Amino acid sequence: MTILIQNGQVINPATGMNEVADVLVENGVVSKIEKGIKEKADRKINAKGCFVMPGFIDMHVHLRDPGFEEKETIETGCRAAAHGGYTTILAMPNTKPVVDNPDVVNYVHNKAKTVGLVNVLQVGAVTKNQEGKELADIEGMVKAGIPAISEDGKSVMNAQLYREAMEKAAKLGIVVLAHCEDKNLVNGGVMNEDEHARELGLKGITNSVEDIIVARDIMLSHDTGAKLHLCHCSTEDSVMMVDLAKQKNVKVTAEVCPHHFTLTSDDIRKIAPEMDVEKNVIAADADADTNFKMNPPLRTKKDVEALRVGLRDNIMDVISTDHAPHTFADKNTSMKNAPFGIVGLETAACLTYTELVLGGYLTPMQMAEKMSYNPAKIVGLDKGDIAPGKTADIVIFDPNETYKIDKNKFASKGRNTPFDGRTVTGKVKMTIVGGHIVYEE
Ligand SMILES: NC(=O)N[C@@H](CC(=O)O)C(=O)O
Ligand SMILES: [Zn+2]
Repeated sequence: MTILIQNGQVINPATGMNEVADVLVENGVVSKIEKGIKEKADRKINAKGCFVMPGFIDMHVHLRDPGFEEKETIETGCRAAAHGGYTTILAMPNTKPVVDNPDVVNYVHNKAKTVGLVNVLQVGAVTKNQEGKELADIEGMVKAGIPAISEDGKSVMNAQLYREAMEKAAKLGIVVLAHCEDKNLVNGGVMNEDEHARELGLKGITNSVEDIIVARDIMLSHDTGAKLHLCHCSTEDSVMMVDLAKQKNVKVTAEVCPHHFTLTSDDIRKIAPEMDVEKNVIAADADADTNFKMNPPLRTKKDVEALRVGLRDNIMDVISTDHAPHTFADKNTSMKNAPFGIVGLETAACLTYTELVLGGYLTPMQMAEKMSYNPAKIVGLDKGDIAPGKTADIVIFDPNETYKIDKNKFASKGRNTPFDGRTVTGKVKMTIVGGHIVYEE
């Protein structure tokens, strides 16, 4: 099948291209980018006024399969990804069983191939069963195709063990995706430690819960030479430390999630409106809207501004979603008892465009860098580039459309978003993976 995408604004960081042109896709590959391509095609797409960018790459997704298929499956997660403009996603290993050996890696990769929507790359756990005691079969999982290891959901609190994992990662040429959270310092906290937490009568999580492990992991990367990528950074001082580490040539990169650059802890509502109105089954112990509960928590205005400036100044490299679906039943309880996490695959592009591009922090080119080109470079993938000869993983994004986010339109099983009903600008119109249209509005 040949596809001709006409008159879109082609934005491709790898080549610096940013101009109106046609894109011809043949046999799964971009064969030509020029003005006024005359070739016949099976499908012609009018992309006038739209951005044509390399398909987004999400370095942080929880697909929940195996083990938590009531929250998400590989199929619904991949549909959500395609709907969000993603062509490649990295799946975190905190499933049941934990992805700590090649068999589970193969299970996910095979299932994702059968689903056949977006590219799924499984990430391997750092320790067996994520228990923090003994290293997982990292070599075996690398042979099975993992591009990275991560203990996401928690930190490996034993620094010596983590150092050994980093030495292995450095030797094997894979990246370490670090969830930074000092387990003991959390001390039962459920939201940011601030005035609003005191008003709600909820236990707080300090910035140092994150910052202490960010500092430690940077030191370990410095000592071992391992490639370290800091997941879901939420604090002002994380940005400062990434900046310092880069100045010292430590191999560190960092990501920010849309909720952390969009919302503050003050946005946490007393109660989710739909829990009253739609379902009329509000939990007896509900004390605040648990769709605002995620890890790390929403921080203060000062942190949000530091994250935005960090992205603008290219200290922060990546925008990832930390897509963390949970069921309504999981979330319909108190802040203390609800699990951490919100969905993100289907709201990341519009929030990035609205908050950061229209907000004056990022150019559209930087948006493409942080959502596609940089993730590809960090993970070491021959992706994130739509120059002629490259695989046709493409997103067509309309930056003109303004609408309200509607969680009922999500392809994900998860509806746990704090953004339902929020007005945003920018919509994914089409997602193409390897020359196949996997989502079309
Ligand atoms: N971010 C979250 O709040 N939750 C994630 C785990 C994680 O990414 O740390 C999850 O698996 O639910
Ligand atoms: Zn995490």
